[in-house]
Amino acid sequence: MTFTRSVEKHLADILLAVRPTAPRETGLQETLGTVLAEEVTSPVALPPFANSAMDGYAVRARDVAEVPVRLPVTGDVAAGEAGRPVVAPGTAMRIMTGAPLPEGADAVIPVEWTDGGTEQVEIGRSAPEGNAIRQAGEDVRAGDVVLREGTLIGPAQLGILAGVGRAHALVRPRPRVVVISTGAELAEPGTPLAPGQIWESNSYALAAAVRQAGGEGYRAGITADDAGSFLDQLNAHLPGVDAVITSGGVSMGAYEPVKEAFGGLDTFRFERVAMQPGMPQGFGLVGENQVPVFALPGNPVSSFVSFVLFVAPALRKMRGLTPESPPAVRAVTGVPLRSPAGRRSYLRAVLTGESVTPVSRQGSHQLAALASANALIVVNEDVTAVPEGTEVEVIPL
Ligand SMILES: Nc1nc2c(c(=O)[nH]1)N[C@H]1C(S)=C(S)[C@@H](COP(=O)(O)OP(=O)(O)OC[C@H]3O[C@@H](n4cnc5c(N)ncnc54)[C@H](O)[C@@H]3O)O[C@H]1N2
Ligand code: MOO
Repeated sequence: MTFTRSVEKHLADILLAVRPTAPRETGLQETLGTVLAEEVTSPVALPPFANSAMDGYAVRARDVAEVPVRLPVTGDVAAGEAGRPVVAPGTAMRIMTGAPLPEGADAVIPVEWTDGGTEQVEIGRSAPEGNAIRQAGEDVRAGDVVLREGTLIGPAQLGILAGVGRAHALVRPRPRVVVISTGAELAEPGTPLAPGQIWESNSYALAAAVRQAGGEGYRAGITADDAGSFLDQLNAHLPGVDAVITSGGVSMGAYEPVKEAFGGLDTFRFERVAMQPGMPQGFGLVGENQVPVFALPGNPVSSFVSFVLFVAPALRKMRGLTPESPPAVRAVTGVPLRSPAGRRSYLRAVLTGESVTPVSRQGSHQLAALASANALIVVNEDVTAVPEGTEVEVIPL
């Protein structure tokens, strides 16, 4: 069998063609999972003012040098206090965590070290200057960079955006990806199967994979096996998306709508990639906006593995991240492995700690077997047999 591309070459072609999404000013909550397209600095110091780290009493440290000592309590300072209260020598103020440190005070005595008095307080332990005080600028100085361009926004990064007062940030939005399934045999889950039909699963799995990979994945539904209906469906979605995934219609049959639709474009290529599953692949740029289209094979396991190897790294690049291949680990195979000559195998497998075992059903149509796996064992194209006990490369799913 002849192949027109290695896995690496096909991925390299794809990565060369896809571009990061254009930066957009985005509301804070929607930035989760996006990548910053600006450097974020803090307009103020954080904390902006010296404040108490504990509930207790603001004092002058020298007034509590000798203990036990009893001090008059001249008032309370709560968090949010806008005035500038003063702790006079020989007095104390009750203070809450986060409340601004009153003038004159240079230490906070935790309430646990006192009798908790409100008129007077008996303090049983002394404390050095600065005790339980959070100084202004201890976290961030005014003008400091808190997040660099290219940072992936997770919960903590979203938190510091809010913490420096941002209601918006300039980010690369999640790539919007529509998934179109072709096949006259496909029926919607939830509807009865007519003779010759199967329930459509690829677009569900692929749209979910897009969402898990940080994109906005959605289904266009099922298209019949003719190039005209497929192109109508595609053209309806092209203006609103950053990429398209199609499933099916790329091999050697009499009805291959995707191949037929794109076969004549010089911006589109169909390849026989030296891999198993997922050999027939198409990729190209389509339409006025040259939208990347991933034409994946229809077999459910093949389309899923194709997503992991080709679409996921491309989505990383589109999000503004480094487009690395799926991270791999090493594990020892519990059984001998076989692999077709010339094709790199991605065997569905169960990885448990340092050992890995392929699941028993390895057909490209055996989706239940894929669903029972948590990893892919990679067997290179120049290897046809791997003895039991050999260390192999494994891609956790
Ligand atoms: N003569 C040859 N036949 C085939 C070759 C080949 O080289 N020569 N390649 C085989 C390989 S490998 C694959 S993979 C498939 C790829 O076929 P297509 O991409 O054209 O996909 P279809 O023919 O439409 O479907 C294949 C298979 O998958 C099922 N399917 C398709 N879409 C869905 C879906 N959305 N949900 C669930 N199942 C789906 C479909 O019913 C078929 O059984 O071609 C081989 N043939
Ligand atoms: O290479 Mo096809 O992708 O499974 O069996």
